[in-house]
Amino acid sequence: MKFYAIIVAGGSGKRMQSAIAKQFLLLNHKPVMMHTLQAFHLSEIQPEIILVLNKDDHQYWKDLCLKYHFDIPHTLVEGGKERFHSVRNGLMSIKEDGVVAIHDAVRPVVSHGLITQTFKEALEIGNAIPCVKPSDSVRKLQDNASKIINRDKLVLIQTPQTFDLGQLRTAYQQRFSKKFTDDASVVEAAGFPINLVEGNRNNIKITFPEDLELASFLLKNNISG
Ligand SMILES: Nc1ccn([C@@H]2O[C@H](COP(=O)(O)OP(=O)(O)OP(=O)(O)O)[C@@H](O)[C@H]2O)c(=O)n1
Ligand SMILES: C[C@](O)(CO)[C@H](O)COP(=O)(O)O
Repeated sequence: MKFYAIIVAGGSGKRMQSAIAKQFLLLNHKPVMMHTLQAFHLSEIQPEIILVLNKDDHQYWKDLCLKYHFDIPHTLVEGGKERFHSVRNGLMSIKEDGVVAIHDAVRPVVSHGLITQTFKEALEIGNAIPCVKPSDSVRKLQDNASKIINRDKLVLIQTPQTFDLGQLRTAYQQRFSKKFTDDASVVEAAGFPINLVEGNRNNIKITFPEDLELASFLLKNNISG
């Protein structure tokens, strides 16, 4: 059985409002996404890694790899307009069957345990999508007012989202829709049932500046998500 990880790093990080895209920002002395690739490389599964990056950033990344003596093997693939297109480009670079994890480059604190668990479940059931329960109350905005929502019926979705390759290939033949905010939504729209597994609250997605401080603390203290 072949195992792959597609790490998507083709975004521009608008919400971070930094001069360089957040996946390149320094986190405990090395770029954010080096931590992410390292988590997959050091996991029990040791998947073949495909890194999806905007074409314009390929040389910059290669220079960073030299500067930081980063030698984890990976294949570079060109990013796309939306996350959907970046994942599809990564997927098209895989020619064999097997199991593939799709992971945000900006979730560098992901644990080896969660990576391994999603591969094992996807191998058995077809896919594995990590989630956590919301701990805050949730309201839906309606016109100029808002309404409480029953949070017991909600979960927050993370990556790695891990799939049988045949299932993911079928799903990614669909045309892009704005509703596709992650890979589970693409696979679900193609008619496959979604298998939720327990994620980890520390598996944060670096989105805003304060997330970088939290990620730094977690990594320094060997607390992974
Ligand atoms: N066209 C895109 C858009 C996003 N991503 C990746 O998808 C992951 C999750 O996206 P997000 O956190 O939204 O990143 P950005 O799109 O860069 O951030 P923002 O929405 O703030 O602009 C990130 O690793 C990002 O690099 C990608 O590969 N290709
Ligand atoms: C894939 C994802 O991280 C799952 O929570 C999320 O949907 C990405 O959303 P973004 O708006 O691209 O950050």
